[in-house]
Amino acid sequence: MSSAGAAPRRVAVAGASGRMGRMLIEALLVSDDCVLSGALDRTGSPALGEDAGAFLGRSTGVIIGADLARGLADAEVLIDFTRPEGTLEHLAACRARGVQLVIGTTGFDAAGKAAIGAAAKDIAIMMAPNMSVGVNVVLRLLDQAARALGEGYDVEIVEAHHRHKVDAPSGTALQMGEVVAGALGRSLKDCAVYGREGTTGARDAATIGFATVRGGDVIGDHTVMFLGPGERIEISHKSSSRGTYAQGALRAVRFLRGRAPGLYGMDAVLGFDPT
Ligand SMILES: NC(=O)C1=CN([C@@H]2O[C@H](COP(=O)(O)OP(=O)(O)OC[C@H]3O[C@@H](n4cnc5c(N)ncnc54)[C@H](OP(=O)(O)O)[C@@H]3O)[C@@H](O)[C@H]2O)C=CC1
Ligand SMILES: O=C(O)C1=N[C@H](C(=O)O)C[C@H](O)C1
Repeated sequence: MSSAGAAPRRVAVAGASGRMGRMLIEALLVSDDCVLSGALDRTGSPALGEDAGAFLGRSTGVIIGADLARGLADAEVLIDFTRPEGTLEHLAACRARGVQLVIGTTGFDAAGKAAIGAAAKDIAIMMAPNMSVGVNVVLRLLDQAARALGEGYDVEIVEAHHRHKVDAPSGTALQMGEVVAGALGRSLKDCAVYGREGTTGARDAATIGFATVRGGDVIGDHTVMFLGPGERIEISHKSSSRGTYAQGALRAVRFLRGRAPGLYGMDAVLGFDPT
C-alpha cells in the first residue's frame, strides 16, 4: 500500500501532556507525512487550553482540550497512550466517528480487551504494548528460543520501569510471557506466577515467573531468562529513549492508511511473517 504523493495523515493525540503524549507531539511536528490535528487530555488536566507545542516553546495552533468531539473533528487517526479507562472512552468516540486508533496503553482487563476487539469490527485499530522495533524483534527471538529449548528450562521474566508507572507487570513483559507460553504449548493464564514471598516451596517447572522493579527514571528494561542445567540464556532489551515508541506509533499510523477494519499488531506494521 503506497502513500507516495498522498496528503499527510491527520492525527490526534490523547494524553497530550503525558510522557508519551509529548513524545508523540514532538515526532508529529517534524514528520513530513503526518500532521497533528487535535490534542486531548482528561477533564481537570492543568494542560487544558494550552497550545499542544507549548512544552517545546512552539505554537502549533492546536489547543489541548477535553471535548472528544472537538479533538477528533479533523482526525483520521487517534494515537492513545493514556490509561485503560481513558482509552475505552476514546475507543467509543472513534468507533462512532470512523476514526482509526493506535493504542499504546497497557493494563487492560479481559473486558477492556474484548471491547477493543468488538470495535475493531468497525474501525482499523493497531494495538501493541511496546511499539519499539527492538522489542518486537526480541519477541521473535523469544519464540525461537523457547521452541528450540523446549521443556527443561525454567522461564523467568524480569522488568524494570520508572517510579511513575502504574501497572505491573508491564504490558511488554506480559506479551513476552504470552509468546514463550505459546511456543511451549502452555496458556500464560494457567502458568504465570506474579512474584514470590514466604515459604513458596520448590519451583514448579511448568510455571513462568514474573518479577517487577519500579524506581527512578528507568524507561523500560526487560529480560527473559531460560534457566537450565549447567547454563542459562538471558535475552534482554533496554530502552534509552521513548522516541522509539513514538516512531513505532507513527509507523502504525502510516500502516493503517486505507486499512480495512480489524485489530492489527506491531508484527503486521513491521511486515514480519506470522510465527
Ligand atoms: N505501547 C508502547 O510502546 C508504550 C506504552 N506505554 C503505555 O502508555 C501509557 C501512558 O504512559 P505514559 O505516557 O508514561 O503515562 P503518563 O501518565 O505520563 O501520561 C498519561 C496521559 O494520559 C492522561 N490520562 C490519564 N487518565 C486518563 C483518562 N482516564 N482519560 C484520558 N486521559 C487520561 C494523563 O493525564 P493526567 O496526567 O492529567 O492524569 C496523561 O496526560 C501507559 O499505559 C504505558 O504503559 C508507554 C510507553 C510505550
Ligand atoms: O509505562 C511505560 O513507561 C512503558 N510501558 C509499556 C509496557 O507496559 O510494557 C512499554 C514500555 O515498557 C514503557
